[in-house]
Amino acid sequence: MTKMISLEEARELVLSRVTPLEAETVDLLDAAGRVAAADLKSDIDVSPFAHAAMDGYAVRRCDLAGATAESPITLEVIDEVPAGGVFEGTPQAGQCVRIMTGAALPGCFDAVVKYEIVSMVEGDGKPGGRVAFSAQPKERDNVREAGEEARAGEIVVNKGEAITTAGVGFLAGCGVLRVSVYRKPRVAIIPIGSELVPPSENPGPGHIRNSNSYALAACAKAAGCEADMFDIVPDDEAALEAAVREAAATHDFVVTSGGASNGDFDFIKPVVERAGELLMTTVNMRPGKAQTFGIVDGTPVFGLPGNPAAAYMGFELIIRAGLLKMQGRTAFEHPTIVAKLTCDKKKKDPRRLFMRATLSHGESGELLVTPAKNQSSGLFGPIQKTNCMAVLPEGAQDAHAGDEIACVLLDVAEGTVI
Ligand SMILES: Nc1nc2c(c(=O)[nH]1)N[C@H]1C(S)=C(S)[C@@H](COP(=O)(O)OP(=O)(O)OC[C@H]3O[C@@H](n4cnc5c(N)ncnc54)[C@H](O)[C@@H]3O)O[C@H]1N2
Ligand code: MOO
Repeated sequence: MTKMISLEEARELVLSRVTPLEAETVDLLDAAGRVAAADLKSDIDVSPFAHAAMDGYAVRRCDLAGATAESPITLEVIDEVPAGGVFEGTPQAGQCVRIMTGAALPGCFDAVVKYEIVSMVEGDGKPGGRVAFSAQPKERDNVREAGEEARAGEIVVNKGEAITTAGVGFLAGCGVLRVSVYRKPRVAIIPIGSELVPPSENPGPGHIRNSNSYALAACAKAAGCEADMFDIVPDDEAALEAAVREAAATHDFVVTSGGASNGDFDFIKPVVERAGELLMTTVNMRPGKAQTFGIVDGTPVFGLPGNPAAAYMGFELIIRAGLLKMQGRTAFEHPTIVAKLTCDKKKKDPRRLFMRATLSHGESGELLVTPAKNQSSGLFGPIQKTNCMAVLPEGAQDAHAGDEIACVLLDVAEGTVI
């Protein structure tokens, strides 16, 4: 139960204990970033009709057979079709229609020739004039076909597909204005510690501001969830148990910070054990060794360590995967790239080390990574000022300038190909 497990095992454990939440229906504009909980179909062909892709002339190719620069063929312009208009006439041989981008291509024509390569022979190219063509266009040249993007009744977004901002436009064209998506998890954030005061207060002697709740609520929101920040709970076992039970009864996922280690006032482990099922206590990572996970009243409860960087890493590398799965997502691995370390790095602690670090390009374009000077797990600042987590694997071996090491990109969506 108290065995130290790997980060991968911890993530798998959390993933094994959560499932996608039920579906809800939202307005299309609120669907970006959500995962479709049902197949979504188009109600019409998109585009509904073949139309011009260029401003120019709708022609019948047979009228222009043999046209060359030396012996162009002249056609009579009999009408003009703007976007939104419909041409209902019947052209005779040797006639064409001036047409605008987006206008429906009358069925009698089979290509569009853009203005730029047409010469005026009589008039200004508008109806009543005559224009010359110096080549025969290809079949369906500059024509966007009906149903090119979707067919009426076709599934355009599959169940399980994440909807992007462009996807919102795609669905609008398909007439899908209400969308079935997986519900957002409601996450309770409980700060534990008798030393904590709300950030609105000036801390007195021995006190500090509760900054973890804000970072963790921001992480929960960035992971697509709703976050509720609970009041500060002092280091009191009964008070913590009451808060955890209340949160578990009213939320989909409970996150606490602090009181996760083995100090005299660290109570999250005994509380989870007594109130439910304790599944994990320690992960082989730094920062973030003391990570508690269990189930209370059917709800996942995750006890993060109090140290800010340790809490943040536990959330981003373990909890976030569970919250994404609850929203129907299937990619959980943060993208990683390899970069050259710019300095030597001593490593005494055998835990896998996540160094707050900055990626940059060297003079010849190679990727370099420079760890922040201060690697204390008690600080948020170095995370704000850097752009990746450079990883030194388990073991006590030092790293040296020039070594190629993996860098985890926490700000890039899981599943991104880089
Ligand atoms: N004897 C040992 N002591 C510690 C060990 C150990 O292995 N043996 N592990 C250290 C490591 S690593 C970590 S991480 C911490 C985890 O401790 P807790 O989860 O019990 O955290 P606390 O003691 O409650 O707090 C640690 C630190 O973080 C500050 N804190 C707590 N909550 C907040 C908050 N909401 N906002 C900002 N800062 C917070 C707290 O004041 C402490 O300074 O244990 C080590 N000790
Ligand atoms: O679990 Mo701790 O983060 O190494 O300070």
